[in-house]
Amino acid sequence: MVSSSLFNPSFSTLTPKPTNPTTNRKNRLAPNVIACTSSTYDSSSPTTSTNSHPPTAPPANHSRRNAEENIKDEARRHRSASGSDSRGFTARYVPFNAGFDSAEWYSLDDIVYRSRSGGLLDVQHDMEALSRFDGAYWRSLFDSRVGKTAWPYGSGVWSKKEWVLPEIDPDDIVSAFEGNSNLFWAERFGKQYLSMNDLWVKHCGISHTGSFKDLGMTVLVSQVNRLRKLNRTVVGVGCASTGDTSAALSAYCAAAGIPSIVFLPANKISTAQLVQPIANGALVLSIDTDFDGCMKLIREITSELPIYLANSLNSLRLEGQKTAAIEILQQFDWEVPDWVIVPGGNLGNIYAFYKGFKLCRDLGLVDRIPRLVCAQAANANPLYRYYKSGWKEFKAVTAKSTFASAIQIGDPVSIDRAVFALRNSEGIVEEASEEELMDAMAQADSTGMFICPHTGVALTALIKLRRSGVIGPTDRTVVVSTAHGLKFTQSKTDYHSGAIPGMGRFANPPVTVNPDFGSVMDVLRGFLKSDRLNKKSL
Ligand SMILES: Cc1ncc(COP(=O)(O)O)c(C=O)c1O
Ligand SMILES: N[C@@H](CCOP(=O)(O)O)C(=O)O
Repeated sequence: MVSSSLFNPSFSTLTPKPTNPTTNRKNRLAPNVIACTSSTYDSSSPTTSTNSHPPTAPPANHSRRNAEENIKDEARRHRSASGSDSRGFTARYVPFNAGFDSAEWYSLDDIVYRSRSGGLLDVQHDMEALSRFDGAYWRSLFDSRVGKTAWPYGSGVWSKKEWVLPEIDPDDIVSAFEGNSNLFWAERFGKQYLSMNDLWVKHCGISHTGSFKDLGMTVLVSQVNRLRKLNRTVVGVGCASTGDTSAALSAYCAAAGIPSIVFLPANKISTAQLVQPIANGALVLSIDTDFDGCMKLIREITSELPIYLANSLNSLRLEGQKTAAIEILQQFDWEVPDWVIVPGGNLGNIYAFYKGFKLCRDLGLVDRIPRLVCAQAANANPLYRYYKSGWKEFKAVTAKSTFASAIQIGDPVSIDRAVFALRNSEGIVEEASEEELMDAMAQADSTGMFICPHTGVALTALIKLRRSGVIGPTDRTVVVSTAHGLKFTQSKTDYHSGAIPGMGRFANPPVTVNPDFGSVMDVLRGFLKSDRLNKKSL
């Protein structure tokens, strides 16, 4: 038997709130007594008390699960032993910018993507219930779940289940244990190119399907799984995509045995991205239009057929994506970075980051939020133009072709969410030309990364803001890397081989050499005399 203390929540040992948030890295307080006994397992059935106990260490030796039991069975057994479900925490759809108590609201089991007035929706949590627990409690609970395989908390998303979909039965969750992506200290890139010493890259693309979309898709597909078990008519799940949403949707649907349908703009996504839904068995429609055209079509189709919409217009997705922000704070031991830079396209993610940071501040895990920067490709820059107009006039654009193909979007569905996030975080919008984003990608790769062009867009924003002095040399800055570089090898190959006219400042083409000793020696002698060898180490 597994020791019950590992599984049973110890809500009875809560301290009264509030405690001091320990979040300003320049002025960090000594960690105060952790207010609860960490439990990896279900944290539901809270009962508040004013007793304060020091944390107890988890038992050193756990007995193994018995052979017939899988991790879901194990989690179920412990839930039934502790009698716990998700009592107390709840969430609902409300019109964007309305509170939990809004007169217009919908259950998360409703199939609804727009408010009555046609505006965006948002998932709102019952903050009163969540704030019965103080920041120290939540920090401790989330920290206790990292690096484990307990279902479903082994996922970086579901380790924050109470803040995501509190009421879903863990048995309905479809998860690849996504999240928990590495936060890379970009030491050499920071020093060499930016004179920065505290630059970090959050590698959200080092993930199950190679992009941050997994974080949102686990939530959306889990909810669809639940709806289908409730006998709701959902015959499949559909999305329009520039490549990453479709990859994530098809993988999670395939894992759950749910049909998926993806609308892709013909010849506008990378081969690696195209093959993902094909391999995962989705119905792939290659449509002779751009992403905005596909988006329009999928909205029409999903209002006509019982196909569930998986784009970020569906606010469920953002509940998963916001956990990347919480994870960044957690990885910094709940210290708040100064800046977070996110590449933007359909603009759900910038709002998801804002939401995650704000929730941490509102619930007392930290005492402030970082300044957000949204970075766009100059060829697809409606947000940038809007920002530059002083938020006066939004005009959709026809997005031009860009190497950052996943953000080739001219009419972003989450424009209002993005503006809200930026206005409330002293945010900035920057843009990157094709040459700038490709050069930034090559520079980053030359320091040991292997990033996607969209991360090149975000790095360009950083380079510009450093140059203008807006971001200082010691500012703790996080660049969000949104997809894996291996999905974009064609553009890297073209850059390095000189196939892109007018580009290649940092190209490193392979040297073709005859297969004999003399020829190889000639090349190496030249190399040994070159500047490349005299580059300083760190
Ligand atoms: C790799 C990549 N980066 C950035 C983005 C932008 O995210 P969002 O559409 O949420 O702004 C997307 C998708 O749009 C993407 O696929
Ligand atoms: N880059 C996205 C575009 C669609 O964004 P979504 O977040 O609204 O699904 C993609 O990969 O398809």
